[in-house]
Amino acid sequence: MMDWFRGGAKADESDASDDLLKQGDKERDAGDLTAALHFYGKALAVAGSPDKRKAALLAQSRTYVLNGDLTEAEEAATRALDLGVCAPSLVRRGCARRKLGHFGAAYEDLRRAAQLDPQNREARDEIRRLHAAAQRRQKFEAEAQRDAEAEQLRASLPGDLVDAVIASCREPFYAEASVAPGLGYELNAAIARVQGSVLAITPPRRCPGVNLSTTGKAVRDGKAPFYVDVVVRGDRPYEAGVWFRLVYASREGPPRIRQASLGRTIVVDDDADHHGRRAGLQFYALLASRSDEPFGLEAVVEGLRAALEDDGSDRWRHAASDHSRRRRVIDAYRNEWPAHKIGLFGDIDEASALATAVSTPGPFAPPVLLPKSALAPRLVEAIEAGDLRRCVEEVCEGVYAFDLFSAEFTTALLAEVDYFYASKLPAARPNSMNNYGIIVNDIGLEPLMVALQRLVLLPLARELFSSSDRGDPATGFDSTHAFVVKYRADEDSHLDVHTDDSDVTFNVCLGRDFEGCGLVFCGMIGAADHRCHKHTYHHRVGACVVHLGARRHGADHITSGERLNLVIWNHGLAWRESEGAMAHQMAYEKEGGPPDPRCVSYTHDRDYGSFKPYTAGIVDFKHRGWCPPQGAEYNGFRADE
Ligand SMILES: O=C(O)CCC(=O)C(=O)O
Ligand SMILES: [Fe+2]
Repeated sequence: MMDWFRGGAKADESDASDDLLKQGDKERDAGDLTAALHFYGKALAVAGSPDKRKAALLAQSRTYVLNGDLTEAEEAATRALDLGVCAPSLVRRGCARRKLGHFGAAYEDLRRAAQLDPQNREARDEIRRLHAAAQRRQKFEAEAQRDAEAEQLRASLPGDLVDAVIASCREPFYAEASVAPGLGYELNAAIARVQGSVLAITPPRRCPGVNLSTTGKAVRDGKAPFYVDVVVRGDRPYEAGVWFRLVYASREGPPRIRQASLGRTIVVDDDADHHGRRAGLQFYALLASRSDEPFGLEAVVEGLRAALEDDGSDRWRHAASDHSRRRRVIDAYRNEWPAHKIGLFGDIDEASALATAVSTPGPFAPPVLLPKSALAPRLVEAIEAGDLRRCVEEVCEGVYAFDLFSAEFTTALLAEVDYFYASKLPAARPNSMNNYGIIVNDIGLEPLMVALQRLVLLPLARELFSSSDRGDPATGFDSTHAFVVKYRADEDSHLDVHTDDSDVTFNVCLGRDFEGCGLVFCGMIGAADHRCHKHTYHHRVGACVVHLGARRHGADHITSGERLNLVIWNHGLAWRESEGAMAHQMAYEKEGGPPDPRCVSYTHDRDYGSFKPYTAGIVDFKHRGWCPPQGAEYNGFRADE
């Protein structure tokens, strides 16, 4: 039988190399790789044309891989490529490079192979193996890094304290714990002592929920440990403060520490989940090096301050680079674009805004950041009546809508966004599928979003997404990521269906006139019906739709006009780190039947082409999908050819 990689040799006259190749194949199939290589070498020596030489080289390359001689395998494939670039040669070299651990170079080869020959199954299989290997390596490296940091810690701390630190870094952030008697009193006393040195610090409060070790579920619990929120100021770019949350079950700690403000700092573990941002062992090591009682509240607050003060290291600058970029943009925007200082935002004093947002006692005492006049009258009424549910309408199972902002505030917010666009300052894009959106932290609106989350979004989410059998997705929110999305026929015209890296998503329409661009809702990630259509929601200016991030959704093509929405992602670590939240990501149920074409995704799905055409702008995504994972396909599933 002809091997797939001999295709090019067909046109040639047969010569002595053909027989030698066949003999080599026979030896290879019989398991004698040395003999196979011997015959392939001879075939190469007598091959009468470039194609025949290539066939011999590819046979060599493949056999070298089987033999574990990976450098030789790569070299043989490179020589084959020198005779002419083709998909099989790229696949052989990509395979050798993957096994050598050169993942970037392997990916380049395999991607080119798939582009040259989209039918090449081996290229696709290799890409899948490459992804899996890269993930394994990342995990292994992260473990090795943590072990090294733990060793470092052992040099300066007694063993039992090191074990406690490691546990506090690895256990769920809001893990249940027995709380020391009198802890609230002790924390209050420590808070009084550090008050003057920070922008804001809250009294100790019970964590809104805990992550139960018995069931792995996040649940609301009145007996939870205490948390303290603190906004710490540092050197530029941290002069407006960074918000941290400290969770204590005993006076001397170690506490669990989380950076609630977006962006990296030296405090955050380099491998931490982007929306988790927990302190890493290296920060606990810093604490241990500074004090004899390193984990008490005062020492931790001092340590946070020290971490945000420029220590002159490259590592500090590297960790701060994200904030520096944002700081430069906000400063330029505020100072060079006074026109944006319209009523609502002109009065916000940045130096105190985040502190105000974090520490104003709720619920529903709208601080200066979020005056009553910003909210829709029906929402205000519902808040005042203590019955939030009454202003919310159920759009379909698990999706709700309500009026969030007043008409004036919606107009002001849109004007703010327009001013920012007019400034032409660079904005970080909210995600890779979005070329025209802006992250609203970049225009200085983080404090407003924090206030909104505390005063409106969390209480509402708690009403709507009460306990499921997996736990409670709205146990508590402790960080937000908000951005504006923008659609126009000549810019981003739609958003492919996806799930959000958000626990609960609020999405409010700011304007303008538009047609089309409905928001398509499908099932929950991992469920048998995750690609079944549930509802298409039509946005209305000022109205907000709310859903779990784990629900598949996407925006239809816009047919005319322009649509701008403010999307607010809300994160709560109790839920995020619970087994309940992760369960659906690990095990997909088998799909009950073929998907609805409205719910297929060209960026995620392996069978998009069976339901919709890969048009010019999206054809590059073909064969890159992973969904549904193997084993979860409906009967009759066919991956794209
Ligand atoms: O355009 C919309 O309404 C949806 C936006 C969205 O889902 C997202 O940005 O994650
Ligand atoms: Fe989304």
